[in-house]
Amino acid sequence: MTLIADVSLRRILDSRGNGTVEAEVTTDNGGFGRAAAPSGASTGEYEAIELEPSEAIAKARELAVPRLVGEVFAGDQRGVDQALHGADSTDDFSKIGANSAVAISMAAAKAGADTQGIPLYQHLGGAFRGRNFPVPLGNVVGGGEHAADATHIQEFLAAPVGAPSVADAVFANAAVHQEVHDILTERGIAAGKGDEGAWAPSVDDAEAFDIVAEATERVEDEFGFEVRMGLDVAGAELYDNEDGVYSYGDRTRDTAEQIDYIADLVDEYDLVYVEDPLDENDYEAFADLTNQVGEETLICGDDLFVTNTDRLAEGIEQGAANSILIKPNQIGTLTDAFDAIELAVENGYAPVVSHRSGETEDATIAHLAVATDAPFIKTGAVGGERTAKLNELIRIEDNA
Ligand SMILES: C=C(OP(=O)(O)O)C(=O)O
Ligand SMILES: [Mg+2]
Repeated sequence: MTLIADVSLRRILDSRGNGTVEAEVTTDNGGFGRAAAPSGASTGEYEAIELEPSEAIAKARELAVPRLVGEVFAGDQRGVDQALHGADSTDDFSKIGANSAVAISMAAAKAGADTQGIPLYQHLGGAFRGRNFPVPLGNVVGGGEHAADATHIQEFLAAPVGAPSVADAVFANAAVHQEVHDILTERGIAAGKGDEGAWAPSVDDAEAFDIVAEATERVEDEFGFEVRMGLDVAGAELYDNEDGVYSYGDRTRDTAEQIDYIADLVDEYDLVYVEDPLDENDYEAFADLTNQVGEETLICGDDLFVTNTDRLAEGIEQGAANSILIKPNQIGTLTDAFDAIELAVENGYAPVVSHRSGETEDATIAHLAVATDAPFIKTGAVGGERTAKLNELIRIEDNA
């Protein structure tokens, strides 16, 4: 049986050098799963609460572990996640920490899969899962909260929508990342990397568009399939609540100007994906933009929806977007993430499964994306904690 026999928790390192929570779940028949919580830097105001890792671990040991061990089956994901909610008793995991919750939730799923001797995507997706693989969105240039003195827009993404396979797409994104470096070198611009491994040059956003457009064109020619461009604007980080404007260094844009600016960018650069173009509280402005360009591109809510079905339902009601970013740690459990995906798909919203800027080698999101037939996954282009997910996708494609 998959009855949970033990849950152990420890503090491990994440990619930014901060501590995070790792969970290990074992079952009474020897099943084992290990998972770790990621962590955001440009976090949404309405995300579930991440506690300091040692505190999250202490609270989860006290409140959650007794409700799981000998009580719940690891193969019963809703049962596991209900026990976590019951142990926490708040609506934002502020008692045991969303970091403990998500690590336990994902580790239990892996233990459930292990017990059955099947891969995680198969356990989560079941026999009737779709047959598609997600297109990886690769962050190749970035700034915002992820790098100082770089672009105002947080992420310039390569989107190899024409790739015949996941493996081709992954290598195309890595090639765009390399081409960006070559172009920067040709232009005499030095650049380090931001939190997600994207180049973080000290250039204005207009030059970043120019560089990424050229890099994607070169890779399109080399690989022979379509490579488009996407963005994570992280609009809430640019928005000044007091003045009601979006701040790009010396230049500001009011909401109407921001909508026009993004609509123009969609046309000019043929953007396939635009995440958080506007502030996380402005459903109305999101709806205006989606009305204008929603036929041509995905308008995705990250900080807007925070993987939360209540916020997504409000967005659906208002026509605020046509896509939702899915980050399990924003909501605390895999069940909540699945429910958000289900609601999204029922309403024609594309679910895009995503990493966080602070990551570990945990590759659960690769399985989640395949299990749920998500059309896109956002998980960087290079760097060990990013390639952990990308290489897992390649392995899944090989074996599925
Ligand atoms: C991945 C992102 O960054 P963070 O994890 O810092 O929220 C994002 O904003 O989509
Ligand atoms: Mg985002």
